[in-house]
Amino acid sequence: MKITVMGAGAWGTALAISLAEKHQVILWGRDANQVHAMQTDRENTRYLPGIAFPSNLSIDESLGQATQQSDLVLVVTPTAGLRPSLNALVALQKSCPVVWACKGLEVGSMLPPHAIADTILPPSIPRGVLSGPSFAQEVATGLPAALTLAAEDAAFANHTSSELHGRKLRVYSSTDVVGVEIGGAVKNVMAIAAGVCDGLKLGNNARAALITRGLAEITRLGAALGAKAETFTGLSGLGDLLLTCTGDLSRNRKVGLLLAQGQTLAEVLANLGHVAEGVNTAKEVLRQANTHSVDMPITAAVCRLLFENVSAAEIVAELMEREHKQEV
Ligand SMILES: NC(=O)C1=CN([C@@H]2O[C@H](COP(=O)(O)OP(=O)(O)OC[C@H]3O[C@@H](n4cnc5c(N)ncnc54)[C@H](O)[C@@H]3O)[C@@H](O)[C@H]2O)C=CC1
Ligand SMILES: O=C(CO)COP(=O)(O)O
Repeated sequence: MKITVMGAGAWGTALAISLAEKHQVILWGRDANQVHAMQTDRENTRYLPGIAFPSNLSIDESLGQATQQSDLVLVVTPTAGLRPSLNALVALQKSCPVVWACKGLEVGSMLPPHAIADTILPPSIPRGVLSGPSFAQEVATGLPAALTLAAEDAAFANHTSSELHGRKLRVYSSTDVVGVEIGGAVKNVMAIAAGVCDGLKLGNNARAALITRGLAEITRLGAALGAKAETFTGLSGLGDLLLTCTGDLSRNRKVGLLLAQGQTLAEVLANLGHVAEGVNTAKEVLRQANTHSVDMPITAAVCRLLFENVSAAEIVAELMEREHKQEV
């Protein structure tokens, strides 16, 4: 298969390296200087330093050239880059299948990725989402990982997941696009909360409670949006939630840790060097929750911490003082 990866950040580069084991892969980046540096250095020194590119991975700054005769385009930008990326593909009159790997809701529209794609791509273009527990650094160095590829068209999901499936990266298929996207988007908000919990040294019990109640929030929102409940105990749900809430490679968890240590959001973001999707997505998740009358107290607390100047200690106190209730 010839695969074009759009987006040369940590995850686009890691997927390109991993998939090049089995496929011809072209990595496209929007920054010409970065593309030239990657062509010379044969590594992505900005986003994934120290990991050499395999020989059948090429890098291109021209999207037209990078997508010529592609069998599949993977869009691996932050959620904010999905709309412009899809518009660029449509402008080039590309008709090959498109799969995105962004984990968030669009700022302003509250839309999950598939709904953005549906406003842009012609209906004839097969499409899907790739998500699951997968730190870029680990995938790029060939450590084992498992992902889910979801598409409404089950045949497309089965075929594409089996093509991407490899010895190191297992790719399962699903038809629950909404569930897979909501799991991937909201776990980032929960990871900020888990970072706060650990930054304040609240202990293992508190973090386990947070993850469990976070999963309940994610599942409630997903159900209201039409997802299947069982998707949230799968790779793109509990799997990614556990990874991101507990793994120190998570950028979202790091945001929470640093806020709990007293840094301002502006300071944290200025030094992060990567996107932390939970920061942009938190408000949109809360708006979706309010639209569908879904109770999401942890998400609401994260929004107050990020945007209302309420301290980490105060939001924890607020959560602990909520009224007594039944678990389910
Ligand atoms: N890093 C990871 O371990 C994983 C990240 N993801 C998701 O993948 C997405 C991308 O994340 P990362 O690569 O880690 O981010 P990153 O911060 O490492 O890099 C972002 C890249 O996207 C590019 N970009 C931003 N807007 C763009 C646009 N409009 N057009 C083209 N390129 C654009 C930037 O130039 C940069 O190269 C996010 O939604 C993230 O949640 C998913 C799984 C794992
Ligand atoms: O989505 C991820 C792992 O599956 C990466 O999480 P962070 O964006 O928090 O680093």
